[in-house]
Amino acid sequence: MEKSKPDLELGSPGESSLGLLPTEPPARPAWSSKAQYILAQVGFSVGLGNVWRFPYLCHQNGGGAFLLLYLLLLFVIGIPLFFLELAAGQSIRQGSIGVWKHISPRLAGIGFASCVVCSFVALYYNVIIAWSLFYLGHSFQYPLPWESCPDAPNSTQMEPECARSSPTTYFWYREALDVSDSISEAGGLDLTLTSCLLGAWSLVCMAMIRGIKSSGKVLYFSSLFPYVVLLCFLIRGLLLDGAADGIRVMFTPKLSIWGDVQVWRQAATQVFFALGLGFGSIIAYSSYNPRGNNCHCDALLVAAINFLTSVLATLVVFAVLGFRANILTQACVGRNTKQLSWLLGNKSIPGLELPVGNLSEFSPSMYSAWYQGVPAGLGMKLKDMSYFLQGVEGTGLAFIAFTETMTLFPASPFWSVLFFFMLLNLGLSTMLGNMQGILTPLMDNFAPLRRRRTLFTVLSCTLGFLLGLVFMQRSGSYFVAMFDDYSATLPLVAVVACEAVAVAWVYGAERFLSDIEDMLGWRPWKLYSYMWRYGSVLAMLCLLLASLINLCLGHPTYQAWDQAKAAKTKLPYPPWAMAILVSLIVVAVLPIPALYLCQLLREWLAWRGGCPSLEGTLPVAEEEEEESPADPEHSANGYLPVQTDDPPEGGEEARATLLGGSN
Ligand SMILES: O=C(O)[C@@H]1CCCCN1
Ligand code: NA
Repeated sequence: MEKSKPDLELGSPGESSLGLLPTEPPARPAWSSKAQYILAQVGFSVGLGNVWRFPYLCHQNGGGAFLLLYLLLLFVIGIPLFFLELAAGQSIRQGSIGVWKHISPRLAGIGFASCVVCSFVALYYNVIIAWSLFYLGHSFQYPLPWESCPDAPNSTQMEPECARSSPTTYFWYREALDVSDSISEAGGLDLTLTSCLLGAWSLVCMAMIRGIKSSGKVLYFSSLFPYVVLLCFLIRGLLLDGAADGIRVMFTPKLSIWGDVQVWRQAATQVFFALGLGFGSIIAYSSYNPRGNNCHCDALLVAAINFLTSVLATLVVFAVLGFRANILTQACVGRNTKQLSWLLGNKSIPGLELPVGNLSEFSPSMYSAWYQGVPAGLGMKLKDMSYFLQGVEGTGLAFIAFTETMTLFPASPFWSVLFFFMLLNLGLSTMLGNMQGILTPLMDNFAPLRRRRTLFTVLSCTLGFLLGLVFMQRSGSYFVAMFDDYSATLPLVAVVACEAVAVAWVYGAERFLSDIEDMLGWRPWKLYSYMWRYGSVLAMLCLLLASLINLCLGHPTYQAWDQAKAAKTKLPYPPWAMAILVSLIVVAVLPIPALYLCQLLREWLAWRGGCPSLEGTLPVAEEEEEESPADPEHSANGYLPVQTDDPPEGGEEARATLLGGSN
């Protein structure tokens, strides 16, 4: 076997040995400052989910009451598990695969499952970045291309699909995606979008090329810029008519949701998704820390920043949507009064009189007041505000509702550029975390990859781009929705549940606390031990059950765009798509039981190892692919010949304590 060289190209020895124990090899790269590290964690965890999922979940599920529920779950499962991941990465100094393998070789599958989940998310996340690039590229013009409907070909009439929906809706579905009518119609690749995807992966690749040394620098900008934009939008939004109403409607608490299991499930899943628990990225990032770093403080800080960002984004989104609702209501009043004048001009309706005053200046509240005295059955009652605020999330929020509202701002291209540049940065910083969550564990575990870091990074990005082509078909956005709905929900819960059980019960919560005490010099609150052992584990199991039930009971559907009707329709997934959907979940979760059984088999064989007649007939070929040739567990089990020329990068001390009782 080739002797491995230390990775000198990453981090000078002086830097990486900063704060480390002298026994540790000086090879592992390190953050150049604490600020960089915190920005990386914040950049990863704060993402599109904070902007387009959290506000929606809040509004759909009881406003202020959901906020409280989310906070509760953040304290019960979010922070303890976040702290757990941070501490594990920092003390073991390995990516997710290495960490769980250290806790127990039987649990290596948790790390692989993390990598798979992370890859799925990375794949579709970069597609969203590509869409943002596309919109950013189209924002530098006045008027914006989604401000009005184009003419139909060979006619002076408006394009009918656009006339029936709206200019922004049309631009999204037809000009940007050129979406097909269902997931079954692939429709070929879209070249413009594909070049945007290529651009997105090139950005990621360039930022990742030198590992955390280069991505750390990008993150200074990428993690902070979204806050500048969110604040600009907040100020702009609060000055708009209707903003206050939007925010009031949003935060009005409906306490009844506390009784709904599905709301709890959604809140908890959002806690995981927002913090990035179970992705392996938190572990990867913290594995580049000096051992003495106060990771408890970090956990509280990053969780708090993440939560406050979600609240900030909610304020922005609902201020802007409130303004939009106001405009839509006003338009409704205009239409209704026009129709009323026409009605009364043709025949008189007993009991109905036109309101007094200038009809064109009628405000929604004046209209509603007048409507109280109108005989029933006219069907012209105004919808209240929450009707117009409903159901806007995900791409529908960013690329349709928000985009539409920005065209009404003075200097609309400026706001448009700001907004899509923010989306780009939000996504990019999260993507970098995702990539680190995939590359770090693989490189830590497989020595050959570690030796060709740069090549491996470039190849991974290329592979990511090639797989991403699936999303660049005309049916691609349906696949994005599928990945978003299924790949990072149930598997994530399963992974995190296993993590909690692994540390609390397999390794031992008290023992883990003692390791942290060794590391930090003080013992974290005993509360964490209870949380890990009972609170979080119990919550996780309930959650897992709720998610499973939800998955089995519901008939999975997706929102398709019907070109002829120019409207969204709900379609069931065809059987082959169901197969993909199920395999997304299975592939992500499978490594956990598979590698568990593998290791059991291996241990059993090692136990039988005294019997030489079995040698040579053992079915080990299949497993070898998963294990590094220099894997310490092999030698510990007396399995493969001991290879000491390539020490894994973990601290020997951590290895000694963490491996202790696992075999
Ligand atoms: O909320 C988000 O958008 C991200 C997704 C990836 C993990 C961290 N949070
Ligand atoms: Na981000």
